[in-house]
Amino acid sequence: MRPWRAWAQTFQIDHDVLAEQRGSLVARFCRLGGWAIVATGVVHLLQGNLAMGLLNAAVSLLLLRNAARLRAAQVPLVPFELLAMLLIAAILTSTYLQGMPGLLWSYPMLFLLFFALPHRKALLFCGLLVVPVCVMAQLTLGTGLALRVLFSLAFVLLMILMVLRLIGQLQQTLMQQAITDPLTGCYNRRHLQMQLDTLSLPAQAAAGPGPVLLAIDVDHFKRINDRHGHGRGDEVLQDLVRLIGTRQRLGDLLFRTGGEEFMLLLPRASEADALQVAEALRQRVAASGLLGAEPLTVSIGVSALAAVRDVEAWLRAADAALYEAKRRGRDQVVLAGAPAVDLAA
Ligand SMILES: Nc1nc2c(ncn2[C@@H]2O[C@H](COP(=O)(O)OP(=O)(O)OP(=O)(O)O)[C@@H](O)[C@H]2O)c(=O)[nH]1
Repeated sequence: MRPWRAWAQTFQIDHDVLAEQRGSLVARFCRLGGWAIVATGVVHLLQGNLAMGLLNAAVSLLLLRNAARLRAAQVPLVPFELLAMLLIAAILTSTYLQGMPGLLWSYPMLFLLFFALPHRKALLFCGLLVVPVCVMAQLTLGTGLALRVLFSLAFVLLMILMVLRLIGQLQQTLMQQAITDPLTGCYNRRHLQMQLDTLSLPAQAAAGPGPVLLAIDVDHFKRINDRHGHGRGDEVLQDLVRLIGTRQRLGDLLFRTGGEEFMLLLPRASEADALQVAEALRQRVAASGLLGAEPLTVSIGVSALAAVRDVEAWLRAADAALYEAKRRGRDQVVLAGAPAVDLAA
């Protein structure tokens, strides 16, 4: 990768990293701004400037009311976009009239924009702030100072983008950790639940065959632990996940749902395809020689969503098929609700 591209990526934001916190962030900004303006209003009143004092009082009331409504998860009186436009207009007017004292507010305003608005909108508002502020700085303060203002605003902007990118990366790392089984690296039960929660049954039915669940359980795993130690047991689980990984098609998802229990979700497979996959997997494990001469086998229950009414029933059916496979003597595949058939034959 070219060096400038790597450098540019340091500031690239892939997704709206603060989306979930935005409501509470805007509420806090409004509360902070509201109380700050109360203070400046009091100063105006003490200086005998009644008009400015009343204006400040009205704005602070508006901001505090906005904050209260946002905290109560209600629609704000004034959307933040409109507030941002008013604030930018105030900064520009103040910069035009007073020069530096007004211009200084554009620095916190940049933070406000990028933390309170989605990224693209923030960039747009940032342009609406920075370009005219620099023009006004040039008019009121001269070219030298205007250039300094431009560079320092650009510097602040880059720092904000770096911080937001870092927050995004931390979020992704945490998310990955939250859905990954640390021993085997496959997904965990929480992620299975998240996947199942997003399933829409009518949409699935309309989209064609699938999904199908394979409930996979290592046979006599306790014996493996007892004979070879817990550490070797862990290695067997890791090897098994690698082995399943070599059979997975793009889009298939593997979850570790218990000690030696896994669920393989085949989103676009027919029942017949899934039975073939399960049987091939069973045979592969049996022939893997992962425990040397000692046999290593798995039992697998197969259940298609189309065959049941809801997701809970689907999970229960896959589990029931797995326990049926165990009951029939292990090292075999059982289709939920089907009579015993010798798939290996
Ligand atoms: N090494 C290792 N063992 C685990 C882990 N989690 C659970 N186990 C062990 O897995 C074993 C599961 O035993 P059982 O539920 O009796 O099942 P099984 O011996 O496989 O017997 P069947 O499932 O009936 O074939 C227990 O001994 C657990 O201690 C783990 O992360 N690592």
